[in-house]
Amino acid sequence: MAEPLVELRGVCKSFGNKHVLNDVDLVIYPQDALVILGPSGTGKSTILRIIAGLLAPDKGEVYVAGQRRQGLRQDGLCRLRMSMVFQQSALFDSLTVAENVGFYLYQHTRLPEARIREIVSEKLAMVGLSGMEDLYPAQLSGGMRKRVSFARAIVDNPEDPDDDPYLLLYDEPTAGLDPIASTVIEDLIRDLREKTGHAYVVVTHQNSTIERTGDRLILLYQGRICWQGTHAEARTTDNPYLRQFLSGDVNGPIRVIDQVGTAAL
Ligand SMILES: Nc1ncnc2c1ncn2[C@@H]1O[C@H](COP(=O)(O)OP(=O)(O)OP(=O)(O)O)[C@@H](O)[C@H]1O
Repeated sequence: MAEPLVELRGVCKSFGNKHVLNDVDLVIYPQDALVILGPSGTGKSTILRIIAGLLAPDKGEVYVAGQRRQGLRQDGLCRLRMSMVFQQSALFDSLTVAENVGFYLYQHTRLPEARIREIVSEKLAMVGLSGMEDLYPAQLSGGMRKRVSFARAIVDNPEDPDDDPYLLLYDEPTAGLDPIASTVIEDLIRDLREKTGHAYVVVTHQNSTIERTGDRLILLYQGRICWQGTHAEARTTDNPYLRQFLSGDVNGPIRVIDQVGTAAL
């Protein structure tokens, strides 16, 4: 089997006295299309941030391209490129679409302006936003802003001799989008993988996104992995957590949170 891109071993994370992740083991392989699903507040984004190296675990180990990561991510020290697409797109409002997408190249390379514009236009074309270079984020719909953030995530320096594999991390990529805009984004996640061959991890609790973007599924509940498998296995499993989560039933082992935030009995 191929060397894992990322491996978490026995990862635990708490915020204050709240235990968010409990002894999580997780492996991400090259070309994985992995979806981490689970109810709100169960630690999905926290896992993604630990994979990205934006948060360090309290306990446990993180291996990236076979090397143990100490502390947080340090760019340039690792053979695996990773980009995170944040839930709120995280664009700079005062910069144009082109400046947002090309931000990394403007900051970290000596490529001439014209070359950066060319790369940016190529990435915008890949996400279906040709001709939007000079608009500002406020002039775009939520779905378009999402696509700009995808274009930014896949920007790389073509003159860098390193041809490392890379991993895209999507945090709730379809949150707040209508069903049609969600489909466009889900198709795009697949399509970008076809074009670039990268692996990805999607964190979501939306059924269509689980269905359309995941080859491998992991169910997280209260900071633990309760189930993992394929769609075919999900359809026939008798795991009570997964069955309840996918059916949306209020009865089952997943505790339902009521409107004032306390667990219903
Ligand atoms: N920086 C932080 N400081 C304190 N608490 C945090 C922090 N980040 C996350 N938490 C808490 O950790 C728990 C898990 O959060 P996380 O965002 O990982 O869940 P999630 O499964 O991604 O939820 P959602 O689907 O609603 O985005 C939540 O109770 C959250 O309030």
